[in-house]
Amino acid sequence: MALFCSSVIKRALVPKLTRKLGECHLHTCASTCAAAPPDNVRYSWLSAAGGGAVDLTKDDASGLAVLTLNNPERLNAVTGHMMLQLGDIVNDLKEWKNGKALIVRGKGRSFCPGADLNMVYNMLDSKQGREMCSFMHRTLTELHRLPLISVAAIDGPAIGGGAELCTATDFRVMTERADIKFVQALLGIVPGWGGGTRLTRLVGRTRALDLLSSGRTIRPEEAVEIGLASWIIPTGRDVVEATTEWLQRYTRGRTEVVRAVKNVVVAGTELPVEEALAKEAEQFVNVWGGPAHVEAILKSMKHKK
Ligand SMILES: CC[C@@H](C(=O)O)C(=O)SCCNC(=O)CCNC(=O)[C@H](O)C(C)(C)COP(=O)(O)OP(=O)(O)OC[C@H]1O[C@@H](n2cnc3c(N)ncnc32)[C@H](O)[C@@H]1OP(=O)(O)O
Repeated sequence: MALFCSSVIKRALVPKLTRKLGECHLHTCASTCAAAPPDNVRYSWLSAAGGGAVDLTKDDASGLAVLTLNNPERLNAVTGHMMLQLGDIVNDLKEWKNGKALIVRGKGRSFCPGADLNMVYNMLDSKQGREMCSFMHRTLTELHRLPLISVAAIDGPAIGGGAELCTATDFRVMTERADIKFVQALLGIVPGWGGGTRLTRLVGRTRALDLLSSGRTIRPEEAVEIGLASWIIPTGRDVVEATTEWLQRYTRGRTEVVRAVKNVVVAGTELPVEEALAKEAEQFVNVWGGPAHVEAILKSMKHKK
């Protein structure tokens, strides 16, 4: 169904936007909300927008966690309650020392169609817009920085905030029925969850401008071609199982090595060069002479003359 024909837009957003035209300051928050709030700010008003859940399973033996957006009646739209849960889960994953990898997925036929528009309808003032934006910036930035190799397994639409969420993982894999759409400009806003910045770094300035300004649909083939997605999951495969198998090329090694590699890449993309180099050296020292290193060196003994 075309975006602007969707029942949810007709029912909720259009009347509200018409009524509040000129009052909505969500789009002006970009410069101020970039500063993350202190760690302990949870914006408890978000919990009033209930419904849905974010589920997490962690397997210590394999080091794989699976995060599931679980609000299938609304195609996994993210309620305020789910935002708070997501924040808690990211904090939990930060402390998970046995972790190597994370799959982010949606339950059922959708990845995520963004924020719950019923909630958006009730929070069109600039203070709430800024706080929600700020909370989600921090949560998704921290998700992006986790020392885990993360992948969004997209099986259905990833729209608006859902498109932003899938840029917060290291990789994206898509089924044939998946698509990604940055519809924010069509809704009179810009990305509010950090996805504009991440998309620009992923696909470059010209492509990001094209995708963000037009709000057009990105099909899996194009997503792979422009480097937004890494793989198209063959039709008929179980999505989590196929994604888990795909991830193994990155997670075969020991936990501390997998995590160190991710830390080096996060530093390399986010820190000034001198700090990134220092961080890389720190990670190197942490794994040098460790079990994985010793084992690999012993295996290469035949090269020693
Ligand atoms: C600040 C956050 C902001 C951002 O940064 O981008 C946002 O995320 S705003 C949200 C942007 N998202 C959208 O505009 C997507 C809206 N949804 C759709 O366009 C369509 O639902 C769809 C995703 C293309 C799927 O269409 P279709 O397959 O035809 O299903 P339905 O439209 O019938 O949806 C089924 C069911 O789900 C409800 N739904 C869908 N999306 C949302 C949503 N974002 N919030 C709340 N509810 C949503 C929809 O209303 C239907 O419910 P029922 O009518 O009760 O069955």
